[in-house]
Amino acid sequence: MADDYPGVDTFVEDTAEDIAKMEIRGAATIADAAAEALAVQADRSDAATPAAFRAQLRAAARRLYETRPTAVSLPNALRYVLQGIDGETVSELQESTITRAEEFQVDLEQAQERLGEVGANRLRDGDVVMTHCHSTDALSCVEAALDAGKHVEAIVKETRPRKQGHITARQLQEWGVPVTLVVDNAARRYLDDADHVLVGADSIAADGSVINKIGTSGLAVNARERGVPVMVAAQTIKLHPDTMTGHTVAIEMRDETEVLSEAERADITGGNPADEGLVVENPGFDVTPPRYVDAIVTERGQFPPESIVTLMRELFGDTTAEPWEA
Ligand SMILES: O=P(O)(O)OC[C@H]1O[C@H](OP(=O)(O)O)[C@H](O)[C@@H]1O
Repeated sequence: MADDYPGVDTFVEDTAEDIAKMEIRGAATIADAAAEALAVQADRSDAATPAAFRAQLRAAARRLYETRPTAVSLPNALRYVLQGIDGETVSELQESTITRAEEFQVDLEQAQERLGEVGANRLRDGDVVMTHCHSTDALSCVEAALDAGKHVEAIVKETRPRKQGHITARQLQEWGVPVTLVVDNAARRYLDDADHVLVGADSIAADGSVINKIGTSGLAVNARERGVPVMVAAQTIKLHPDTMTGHTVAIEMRDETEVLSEAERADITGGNPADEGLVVENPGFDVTPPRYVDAIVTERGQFPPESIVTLMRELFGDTTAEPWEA
C-alpha cells in the first residue's frame, strides 16, 4: 500500500485504515480526521522541494479519498485544504497546510453548532424525534433544543447491521433525553408517536436527494404516509458538487460478515461456507428522493430539498475536479 502512495506519513496511513474500518465514522468526523491527517502529513514532511511537498500531499489526499466512497464531506475537506495552500518554500507550504486544515476544523465545528440552532427551531417543547443511525449533525439539533430549555424525547432505530442507533441512544441518555430503542422493523408502528423524523446525511445531491444510512428512504416513505415531517440535518460540506453536472453518488457496498457470520452462513448452506448459491448484499447507504424530505437544515438556514442546488452553485461554482487536481 505504501508503495502506491509515496511519501505518505504513517499517521495518514493509520487514519485511512481507521476510516476504512469505520473506527472513525460519521461524515463530519471523517472530514475532521482527514483535515487533521493532512496537517500531520505537512508537519512531518521530509520533502526537499516545494514540488515534492505538493506531490506527497496529493498522495496523502488520494490515500484518504480511497477509503470510503459515499460521504462527500471527505473529498470536500481534502479539496478545501489542498486548494487553500500557498507558499514559495517547503516551510511556507507546511505552515499554510496546517493553518488551512485548522481553519477547516474550526469552521466544521462552528457550522455544526449553527446548524443545531437552526434545526432546534423546528423542535417544540415536548416533541418526540425518531432517529436513524448516528449523526452528529442531527444530534446537534437536539442538543440546541435542550439548551433552549425544551423537553425532547426520542425513538431511536437500532439501525442494522452495525447498530449505530446504540451510539445515538448513549449520547441522548447522557443528555437526559428519554429514549425508546426499537428494531428497524418496528419503525412504522412507532411513527404514530413521533413528531419528526430527524436524520443526518452523507451526501446531498443537486436535485435534493439525500444519501444517508441504508434504511433512511424506507423510513422517509413511511413517515410521509403517516404525516410525520422528515428533517435532514446536513452541514454544507455534505453537498455533493459533482452531482451538479449529473454524476451520481457511489453507494458503498460493505462486507457480508456485517450481516451474516461465517457460522450463520454455514448453517444456512448446510455446512458449505463457500456455497455460491447464497449471496448477501450489504449496501451502506440509500437514496431518499426529495419529495419525501420536508427540510434540509444547514448552517446557512433550512431549505426545501428542491432549492438546495442554488446554495450548491453559490458555494461550489463549477468545482468538480478531484481534490488533488485543485
Ligand atoms: O456527519 P454526521 O452527521 O455525524 O453523520 C452523517 C452520516 O454518517 C453516517 O455514516 P457512517 O456511519 O459513517 O457509515 C450516517 O449515515 C450518518 O447519518
